Amino acid sequence: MNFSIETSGLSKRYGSVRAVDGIDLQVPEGSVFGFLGPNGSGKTTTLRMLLGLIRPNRGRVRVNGADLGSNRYAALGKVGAIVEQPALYPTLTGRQTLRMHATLIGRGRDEVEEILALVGLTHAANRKSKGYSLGMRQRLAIGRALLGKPQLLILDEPTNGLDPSGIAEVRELIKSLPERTGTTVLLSSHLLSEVEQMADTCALINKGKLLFQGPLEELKASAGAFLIAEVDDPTRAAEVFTNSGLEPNIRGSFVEARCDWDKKGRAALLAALVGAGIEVSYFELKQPQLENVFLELTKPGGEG
Ligand SMILES: Nc1ncnc2c1ncn2[C@@H]1O[C@H](COP(=O)(O)OP(=O)(O)OP(=O)(O)O)[C@@H](O)[C@H]1O
Repeated sequence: MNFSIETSGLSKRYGSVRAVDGIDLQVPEGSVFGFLGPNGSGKTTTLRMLLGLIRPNRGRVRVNGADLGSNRYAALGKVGAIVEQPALYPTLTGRQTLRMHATLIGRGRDEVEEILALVGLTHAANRKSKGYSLGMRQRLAIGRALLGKPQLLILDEPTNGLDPSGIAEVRELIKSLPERTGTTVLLSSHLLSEVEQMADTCALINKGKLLFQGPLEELKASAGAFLIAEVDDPTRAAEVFTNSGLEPNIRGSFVEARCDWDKKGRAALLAALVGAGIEVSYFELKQPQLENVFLELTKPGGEG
């Protein structure tokens, strides 16, 4: 497998604070990679080191196959990023914004039109960005970062502060990028629920240390999803759960159990409950929250 980003032992201290502490990150080419961690865990510091904005105290970074320390131009030549709040000129139109940046980096007007279409702003290209919704502004900022056709796009909390429709727009755009443009996307977030809607692979960082790296499904499985049913006869329902191989707990009218089954398995359990004459008023697979994942990974005997 080829990696867009590879770090080894990457570390950064601020005084006595180990902001990033020996991170070995591997971001597969062509992935949408979620970099997860609570506030203050070291995400931004890591992203800034990947972009050469701050120097690590220790460790190495390879970006797009080139060593950042010794071959900065090759490493960062095909990288787009938004790590600070994207500053847009409010009085420029979307098209003018992109054209100005294209001129600065030596790209043509055709590419500006391509990007406008890619980020879904062709229809609004002649409107000033101050009249854009937050989601449109973020898409314009992403469009600007995509000028120059980067192989890698790095986004720090790209949906933070957006309203629900803005979040949905930006999410769809990010998800579509590897297939439409071949760009690998690394995005940071403190929300597992957000990352799971965009990313296929992820890393989890806490207090500067990497707790997990790999397929998102694996991370979720390590915390365990919960199947919850509300029923008229919890005792009998619990028997059905047990007979199906689960280990249920009863809480009032709810029966719940850890469960990593796919849709088919869950449908079979529901059918078994109904078949046993049990009235089911609620049936849901509750996905783990980031907090639970942390608890699971940091508990004694866990991976952390
Ligand atoms: N310039 C700095 N000087 C001193 N300490 C810093 C500096 N930048 C970050 N830190 C500290 O390093 C740690 C990691 O911060 P960082 O901003 O990387 O976390 P983060 O995961 O991006 O959090 P957030 O989502 O809140 O930005 C924190 O304890 C923070 O206070």
